[in-house]
Amino acid sequence: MKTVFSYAKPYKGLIIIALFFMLLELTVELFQPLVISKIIDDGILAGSQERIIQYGIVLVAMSGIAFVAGIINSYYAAHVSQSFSFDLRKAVYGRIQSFSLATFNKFPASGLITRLTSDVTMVQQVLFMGLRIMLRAPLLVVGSMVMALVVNAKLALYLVIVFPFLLIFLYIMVKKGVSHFSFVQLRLDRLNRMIQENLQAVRLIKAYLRGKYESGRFSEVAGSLKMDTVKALRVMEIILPILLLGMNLSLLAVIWFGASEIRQGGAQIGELVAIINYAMRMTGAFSMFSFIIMAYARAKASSERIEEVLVTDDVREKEEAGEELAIRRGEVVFENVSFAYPGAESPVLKNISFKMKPNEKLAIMGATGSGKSSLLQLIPRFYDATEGTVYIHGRDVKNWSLRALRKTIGVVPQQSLLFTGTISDNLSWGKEQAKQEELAGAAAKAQIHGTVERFPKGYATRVGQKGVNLSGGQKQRLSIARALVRKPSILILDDSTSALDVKTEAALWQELERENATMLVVTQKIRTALKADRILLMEEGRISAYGTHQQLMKTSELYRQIALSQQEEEVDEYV
Ligand SMILES: Nc1ncnc2c1ncn2[C@@H]1O[C@H](COP(=O)(O)OP(=O)(O)OP(=O)(O)O)[C@@H](O)[C@H]1O
Repeated sequence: MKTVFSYAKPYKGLIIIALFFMLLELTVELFQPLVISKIIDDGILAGSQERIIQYGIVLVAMSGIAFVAGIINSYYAAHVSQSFSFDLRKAVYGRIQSFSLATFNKFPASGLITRLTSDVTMVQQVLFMGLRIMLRAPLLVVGSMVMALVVNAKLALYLVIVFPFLLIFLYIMVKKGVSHFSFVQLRLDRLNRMIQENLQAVRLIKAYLRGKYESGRFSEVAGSLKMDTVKALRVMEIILPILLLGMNLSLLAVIWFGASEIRQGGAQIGELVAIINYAMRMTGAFSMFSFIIMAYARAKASSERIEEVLVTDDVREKEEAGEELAIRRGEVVFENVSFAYPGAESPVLKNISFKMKPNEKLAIMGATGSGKSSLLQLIPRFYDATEGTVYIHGRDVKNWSLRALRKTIGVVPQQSLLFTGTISDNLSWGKEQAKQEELAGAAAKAQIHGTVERFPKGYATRVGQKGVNLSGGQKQRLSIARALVRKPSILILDDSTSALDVKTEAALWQELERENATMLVVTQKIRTALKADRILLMEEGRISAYGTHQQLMKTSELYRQIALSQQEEEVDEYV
């Protein structure tokens, strides 16, 4: 919990103010029974009207002070806890953004969402309670006990006796609570993961008529969350009755022995009333304990999960400022590169070597799963090669700061991802200060400008979640335009033109050929590969062939087969 609560440090001053007013409220509250006992003993029983009025005024003034102190304490507790949760959430989010893909893969997205939302809220609530009642409750118990001892030590002893037993009981319950609630948060992760998956696959679920099946699965996962939460709450539910039983038994003892003490002259009625009053306050504070323990147990489990993200051992990105002056030459060189995904046993890339000059266009072909996307991921350093070296702009890729490196690279992934917002927002996503003409220019190159202009709202058209209101081909072209806006010196297209018709693709290629950028293009089509300077054919993680179309037709049996099969397909299309 230490790392998490270190985010409360900037609010030390405000925390002290909140605690001061909490202590003030508490002190006043502790003296109230004493004043009441004085009203009874020195006022009512002694028949002094004057004393009754004097102590009455003191009592009213004390209530006023407690009221104001309580409000000020609440104000600061709310302010501090909200600011703390804002900072913590920002820190966790920032940390997630800096994760390498390898670390990112270790945490399921749903788990990260739960950490950012419900886990942070849980910790924030506990800080609020900490400043409001968490400290106050134990202090009220201890303070009431001390005051009871001051009023009449003999009678107060009956309250003190139960104390150690209740403490041991509370300790055991906290331990149990923490382990139960960690489990509940895991269940919540699972539920979030499922909801996320289902919402993403909503079309598929409808097409395959799996709605009922998925609802059943949802009920099962939500049901196990309910069962585990009930189990955890059941542990917590026995705390209050047991605490109250202990306190009420000792209260009974106080009244029983108090009555005989009064008869024998060892105590006054007012003293007994005061001690009963303190006992009631202790009981009230104890009843808060079950609530506090539950919140603490949940917050402890939550803070451990948040800390997992904050302290994850990950390669920190180099962000040194000098690297901004990166030379954008555009060379891409792979030298004996092998790569295995973290945790995987066998490499998916084996001994890859090739050299690309600035502005060269390379088509990468190969069967599905042959390692094309994996190879491309090493260029912007989404992953690092396990063996060998990747050189970009003439320097080992590991020696560039990620920021400088990625600024020079445009990536269009296999799945075109757009964000909610306007088309302009999406296009300027990689270069916020881009002017409208730049956006339109890039869109024109990507063969989408005309389409956008025909939308009633043009570039101000809103894109639905993940681009639901756009066709597959439109999304692909917008993703390409987004990459072009950045004027990258290296452009990576991972099968990003698959949804385009022949004419549009040809026009796009004409534009891309003119681009001042080194290009790596994954494609399945010989027609597209023919436009490149060279072709790299992958087979099971190795380079099977590398050269121009003419060279490959002569040297690679596999390439010849692909070329022939596609020629036949094209002829078939027109028969
Ligand atoms: N994140 C990952 N973790 C572990 N293994 C992975 C991961 N991504 C891909 N792989 C594995 O790496 C191998 C190569 O995958 P890759 O995506 O590079 O192939 P590809 O040639 O691009 O395929 P496709 O044409 O289908 O996109 C596959 O066997 C795949 O199972």
